[in-house]
Amino acid sequence: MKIAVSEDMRQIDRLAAEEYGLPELLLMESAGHRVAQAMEHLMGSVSGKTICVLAGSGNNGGDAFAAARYLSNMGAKIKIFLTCEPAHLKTASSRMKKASDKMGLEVHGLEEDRDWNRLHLALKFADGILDGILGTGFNGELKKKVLRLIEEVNEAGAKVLSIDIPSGVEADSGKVSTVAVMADMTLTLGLPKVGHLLSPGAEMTGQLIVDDIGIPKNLLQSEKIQQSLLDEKLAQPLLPLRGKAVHKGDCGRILVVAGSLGMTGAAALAATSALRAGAGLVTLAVPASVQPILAGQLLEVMVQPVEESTPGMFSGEAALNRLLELAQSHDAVLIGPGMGRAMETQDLIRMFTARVNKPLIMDADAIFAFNSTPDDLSKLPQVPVLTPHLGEMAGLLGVSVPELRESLLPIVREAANEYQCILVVKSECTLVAYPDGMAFFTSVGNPGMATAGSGDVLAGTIAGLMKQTESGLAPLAGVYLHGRAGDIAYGEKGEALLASDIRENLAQALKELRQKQMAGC
Ligand SMILES: NC(=O)C1=CN([C@@H]2O[C@H](COP(=O)(O)OP(=O)(O)OC[C@H]3O[C@@H](n4cnc5c(N)ncnc54)[C@H](O)[C@@H]3O)[C@@H](O)[C@H]2O)[C@@H](O)CC1
Ligand SMILES: [K+]
Repeated sequence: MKIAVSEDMRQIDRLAAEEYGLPELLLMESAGHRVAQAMEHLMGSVSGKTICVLAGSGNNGGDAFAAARYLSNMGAKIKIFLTCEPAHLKTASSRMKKASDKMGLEVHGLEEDRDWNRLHLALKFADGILDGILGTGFNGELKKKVLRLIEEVNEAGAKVLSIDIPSGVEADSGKVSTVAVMADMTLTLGLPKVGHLLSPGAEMTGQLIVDDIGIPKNLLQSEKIQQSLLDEKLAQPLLPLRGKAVHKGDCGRILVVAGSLGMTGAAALAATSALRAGAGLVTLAVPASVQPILAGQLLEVMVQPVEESTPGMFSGEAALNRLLELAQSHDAVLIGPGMGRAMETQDLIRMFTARVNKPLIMDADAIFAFNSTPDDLSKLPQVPVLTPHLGEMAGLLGVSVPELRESLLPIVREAANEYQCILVVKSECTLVAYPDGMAFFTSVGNPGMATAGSGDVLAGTIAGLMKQTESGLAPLAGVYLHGRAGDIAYGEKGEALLASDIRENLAQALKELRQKQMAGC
């Protein structure tokens, strides 16, 4: 399923009218009908119940007027509050208001103290609240009146259904400048919006229901919409089925360059996750002095010692030459987990990545190596996959985490294009962005995955898939499998899950995906 930004929705609206003869009034009517049905679903039954309908000046308010008409027909008692002068309503919304006026539905303004007192009482005794204050047309700082209205809604105890997006949440970013409606349910029109997936918008959304409201599917699936949901349906075809005569070389020989004294766990997790993701053979290259620690605990991984000029860390020219030589006999390379940030190690990472001509995944300390020179990423001989968390991404770009969060999608998209890399940005909703502008938001994962080593498992998972599918698709397949494995682990262990629980459930996640592939669903 595609995910929209507000500009996508404006284009859909325009094309629905121009190419399909579906003017906004018609879609608004359909939206109103579906919203009323969703309200019935949320409240059990609306008959005899009092519903406060809050309408803004834009088309979101028009949807609310249309829904009010349906809800009234269904037997609900309706009280409408409008944030603007009726004369300032947009054309379609004004027509919806006229129909509701003709039905005799109560409409109040929010101008004077007595209006606010009336609202306060109405909200207090309401069984349900319908939020049609602001939709995808909102941005910037909330105007005072709307801010006060949203605060009143959040203080009332009734169930809240938001139309399209909780009012106060920016559709393109999930940003909330001051306050936003805390919805129990959001019925979104046409497509989910980026703001439903990213925090804090994601927390305001409640249960998300997507309704196409009759918008033609060609418009909803248009290639011009550059964001998609990375769900099971999208993930399934990414991993071709294995033939019976497959041998381990076909499944990928993966080199993992990771670890240093005191950080051997990251190396072990990354290497074993690559195997769990189905790689045929994994070599873990580590500084020579830590090799015995890892070789003793990893049965299936070949642990290769690399010469070190400083004990316990990747350093020196001999190490560089050894790593380049090892890379020759492998299909893909993962570099970074647990390598540390010592100057010599960072120099080595930059020299190695500039010379290794294999599909490359860069994680953790390997990303840090490019912090002051991100432009150099575009000069690498490959299109590398980078797997930063928000802090690492902000560090790479020289911005703060709040600045990055505020415009996550455009910033990450631009960086993927400018630095010619595939960015897998880990957050509450992992984002994968490609140099051509395509972006994917994962549909799986949970708060328990915010645990040490989870990132090492993801980097290893993607590495393990590099030969099993096209290397450009491995980040998508890896993010999906990692999230799904995390969800299985969460089901068993809850929030106390460990990174190794995610790794162990990769097998189950992969098995599920394969079974569904074979069943052809
Ligand atoms: N295909 C579509 O995209 C459809 C969209 N529809 C509805 O149309 C909505 C979008 O309509 P609009 O573009 O009219 O936008 P909105 O309904 O979100 O309202 C925009 C209005 O809100 C006010 N506003 C903007 N920023 C504000 C701020 N910071 N503080 C206070 N007020 C502010 C302005 O007066 C502006 O005119 C969607 O969310 C959806 O509910 C539906 O009617 C059906 C089809
Ligand atoms: K809304």
